[in-house]
Amino acid sequence: MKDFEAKTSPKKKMDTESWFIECYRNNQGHPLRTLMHLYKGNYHKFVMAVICFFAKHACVWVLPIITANIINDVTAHNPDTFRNILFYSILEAGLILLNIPMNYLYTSYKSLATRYAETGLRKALIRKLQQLSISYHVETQSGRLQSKIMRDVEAVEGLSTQLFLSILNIALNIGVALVVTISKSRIVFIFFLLTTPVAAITMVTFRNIMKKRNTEFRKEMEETSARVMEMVELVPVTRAHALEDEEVSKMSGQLFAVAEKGYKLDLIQALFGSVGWAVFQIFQVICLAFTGYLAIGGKIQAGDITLYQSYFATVVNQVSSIVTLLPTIAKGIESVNSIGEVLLSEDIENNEGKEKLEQVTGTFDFEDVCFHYKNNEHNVLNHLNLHVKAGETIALVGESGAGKSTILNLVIGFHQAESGKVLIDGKDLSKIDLRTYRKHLAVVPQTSILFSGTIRDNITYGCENVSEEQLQNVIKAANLSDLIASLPKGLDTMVGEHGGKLSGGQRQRISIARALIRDPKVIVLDEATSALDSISEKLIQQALNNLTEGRTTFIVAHRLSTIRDADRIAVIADGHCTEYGTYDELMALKGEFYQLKQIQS
Ligand SMILES: Nc1ncnc2c1ncn2[C@@H]1O[C@H](COP(=O)(O)OP(=O)(O)OP(=O)(O)O)[C@@H](O)[C@H]1O
Repeated sequence: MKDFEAKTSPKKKMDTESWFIECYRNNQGHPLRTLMHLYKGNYHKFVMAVICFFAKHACVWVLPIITANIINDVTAHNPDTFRNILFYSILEAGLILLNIPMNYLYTSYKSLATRYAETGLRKALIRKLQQLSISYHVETQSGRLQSKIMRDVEAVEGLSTQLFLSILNIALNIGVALVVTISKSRIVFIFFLLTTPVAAITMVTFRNIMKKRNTEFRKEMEETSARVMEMVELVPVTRAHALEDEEVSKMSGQLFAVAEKGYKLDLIQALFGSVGWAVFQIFQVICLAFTGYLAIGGKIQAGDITLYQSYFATVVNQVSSIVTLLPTIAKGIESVNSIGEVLLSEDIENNEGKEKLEQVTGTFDFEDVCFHYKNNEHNVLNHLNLHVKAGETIALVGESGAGKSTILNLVIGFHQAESGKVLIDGKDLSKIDLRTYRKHLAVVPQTSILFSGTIRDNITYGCENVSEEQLQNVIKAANLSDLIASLPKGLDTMVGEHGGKLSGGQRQRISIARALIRDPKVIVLDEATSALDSISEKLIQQALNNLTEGRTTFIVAHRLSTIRDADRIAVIADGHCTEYGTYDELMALKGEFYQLKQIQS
């Protein structure tokens, strides 16, 4: 791994990610220039790849010349024919054997250069995704980002290979054929120039018609596969409603539609495939007739007929390949731009040069805070004022959409106040390096986010050097001891994708353990709304009590028991705090909280 990085590194002063972002910034709007820049420091690998390509391909270019020379020698009764045949055979055999190491070296140089750019781009994208603001992630579909990292980068790699190597390969093939031809016969060269474009365009036209039909067929197949997936997922519903026959007849219609498209595709391929082949062969025959005629007239030697036949086929095939490559090139250019959209996005969390927090006590002040989301003019928070003492648990209550989660996001630093200030220990959160502040913060989200791995991995996520004793204490405090003891592999049990092998309550307790192990000063807790049975609720409540003890805790509370235990309750309505006090104080007030409580009861 290190070895690969060393071989492929651009050896720039900055790190790979910044280097790629610079490439994009300096060449904004010029995809091809950007592409060239991405390979800076690796050009010599492409040069070496070209040299190796030349050497590996030499046997193919030389064979027609050798064949022509041998025929010429035989027909001219040259006394040295035997010696020449021996020499040519050894030469060609040597060139053929040279193909093996040269192909290896060619692939190695090409791959080192292109794979480096591919990996570097992916790494730059991944780092950028980690820097982009939470609003950016909320607004951008994760599928689109994934596609940029995987498919767009692959398309860029495809573009590089096509531009640097396939085009070069084609140019070399055509170049060698034309140079040899012009050096031997001008008239054949002119014949090539006149006939090649016609032959290539005719072949490509037929190929494109077939490709269009192929795409239509592929789309129909994709549609069928999506419908089959949907049908399989729906089986329980279908069975429950006795709709099996309807489903079978619906699917059978789709299957026959695919069969019909497939049949038409076969016919079109049979027709246009043979027409394309015939056009190519007819041009070959024309070339044969033309060069044969020249040979009769003594303008070229008889053996050269085979040479021109072979080169003519090469030139026509290579010219038509250029046209075939165009869509891949267009797709690659589009992907260079698509990656740029992410790499150049300015919507990032900026922590550079800001004050680093070493210690956190946990006092919070919201001073006249206003906030609205980018895509929504309406102020979600409207002159919010709130004071939270260190170590206090504050429950945020209010109607759905009142802005409770938004307050939590401001505490985490995901969003910044538009006007007013959010202060931590008297310091403005917008002037603090949030990465240092978050080392003292733990978040337990409403839906516990677990990743596929063991329970141990999920609890110790991001924490190094956790002792077994610490881990056991946390497990106990999070009420996980019984669960872990009941599992054959204990802490090393795999939780499945997104923790799918565990219940909602168990996932939440693992989230609490993950928060506990960080020993944070501030806790942000968006309580799960899902109905839990009373045993689960009790287990979680105990775990929460252990978690919040002695730490400043913001809870969006849904359970009555949590509200009861909180030090203070803040009622949020119209974007600000309308009531604030202990449970008993607010109940006695008989205001909004009292009303909410009555509705819930
Ligand atoms: N990313 C977003 N973009 C635009 N508007 C948003 C966004 N997130 C939330 N809102 C809006 O902001 C308002 C407050 O939302 P918030 O999630 O803070 O409410 P809440 O009190 O936590 O609600 P709930 O109890 O239902 O979770 C709502 O009107 C919501 O539609």
